[in-house]
Amino acid sequence: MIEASHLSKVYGLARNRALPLLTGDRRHEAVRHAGGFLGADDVSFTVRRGELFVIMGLSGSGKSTVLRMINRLVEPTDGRLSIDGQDVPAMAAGDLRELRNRRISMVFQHFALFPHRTIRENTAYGLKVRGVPVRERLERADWALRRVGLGDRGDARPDALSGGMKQRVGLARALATDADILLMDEPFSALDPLIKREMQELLLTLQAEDQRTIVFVTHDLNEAMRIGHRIMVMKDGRVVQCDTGPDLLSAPADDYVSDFVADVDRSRVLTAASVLRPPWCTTRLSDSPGEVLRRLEAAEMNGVFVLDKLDRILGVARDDLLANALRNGEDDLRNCLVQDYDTVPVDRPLVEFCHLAGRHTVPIAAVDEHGRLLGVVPRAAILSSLASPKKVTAHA
Ligand SMILES: Nc1ncnc2c1ncn2[C@@H]1O[C@H](COP(=O)(O)OP(=O)(O)OP(=O)(O)O)[C@@H](O)[C@H]1O
Repeated sequence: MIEASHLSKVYGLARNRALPLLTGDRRHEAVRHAGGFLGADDVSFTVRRGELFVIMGLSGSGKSTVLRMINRLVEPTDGRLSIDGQDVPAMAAGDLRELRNRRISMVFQHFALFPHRTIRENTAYGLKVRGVPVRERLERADWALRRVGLGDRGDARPDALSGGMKQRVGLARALATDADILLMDEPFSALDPLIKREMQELLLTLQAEDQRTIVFVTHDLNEAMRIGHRIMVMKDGRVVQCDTGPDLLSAPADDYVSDFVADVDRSRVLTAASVLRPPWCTTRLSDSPGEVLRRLEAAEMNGVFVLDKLDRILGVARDDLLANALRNGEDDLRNCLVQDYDTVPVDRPLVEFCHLAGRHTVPIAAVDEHGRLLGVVPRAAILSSLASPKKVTAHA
């Protein structure tokens, strides 16, 4: 949906002076020497529709610059940017206004609420700017306030709200519009940890309901890991890596990312999917006994996954009992399933099920939302994934 390729931003120099400086390897120095600053350097990424895409990095790494180039609050010096195929840098003033007013809403860390207006009026403000009639905009404001848990505070004035509540109003203001893209610049960084957590949960719930496309800037890695479908890590204006949280943990692109993620609680970020292995021997109730026995002979196992016709996992059968059971038919097969066998949804964090690993000799099965077997999670895979990977350079 949003596609950026080779975006660069030079602050402090006219475009025609800046462009020739962007070609060489020493462009940061060249730009600085000419009196400018390279805030974003050759940045490429794609944000999918309905994705919660996080831009993460330390202060000054270029996160806000990149975010603001999406709606041209910061004009790119070089590169291409399109939204649904529309060339954003080439947009004329009218189209750009339309894009900013209708399709994109922004939420900031600090945003001003009008002190003399009610929370409802503040929430409706974006719609007023868009020319929505008064009754409709107040109705939409009430709807948005209910969604962020402030349904009963519409008549209050901003000074009656806590910091967390004000940030909810910021979110409500963005929701009240039907913008399908939200650009969020460190919206929760000024909040206390508990309130911050609540707001992250709220954002995830709203996102799951509305499927808006969200680009979210943060310098907080744990926040990025908690909410981001994918995370783009930036350093000195450049993209260092763009991946899912679990992929950043298990395959950091360089030592910078590896140091960055070293303190993350891996058991909360990695899921069953991160450590999945192909299932070993499976059988269906309908399989011929001879065929299954041949498969069993070919491999050494403690058990066999028994699936129904739709690939849903019925359980694990002990292989010594399985041979007879297969000959005797379905009822016998069901009787030889190991009782209390554990399965977990494939997106479940390790922290929530690693205690099960010690319970059976058979690995835990990971299943999709229909109970179909996707793979197995062996004990050894859980343990090795929880250890931090070695430095990238140490592998070389
Ligand atoms: N208008 C400007 N003029 C000159 N330099 C700027 C301007 N805006 C940003 N910069 C510089 O560009 C670099 C990237 O800034 P940016 O605000 O994008 O970083 P950031 O990662 O969002 O940082 P923070 O988390 O501190 O907001 C910084 O070094 C900053 O000082």
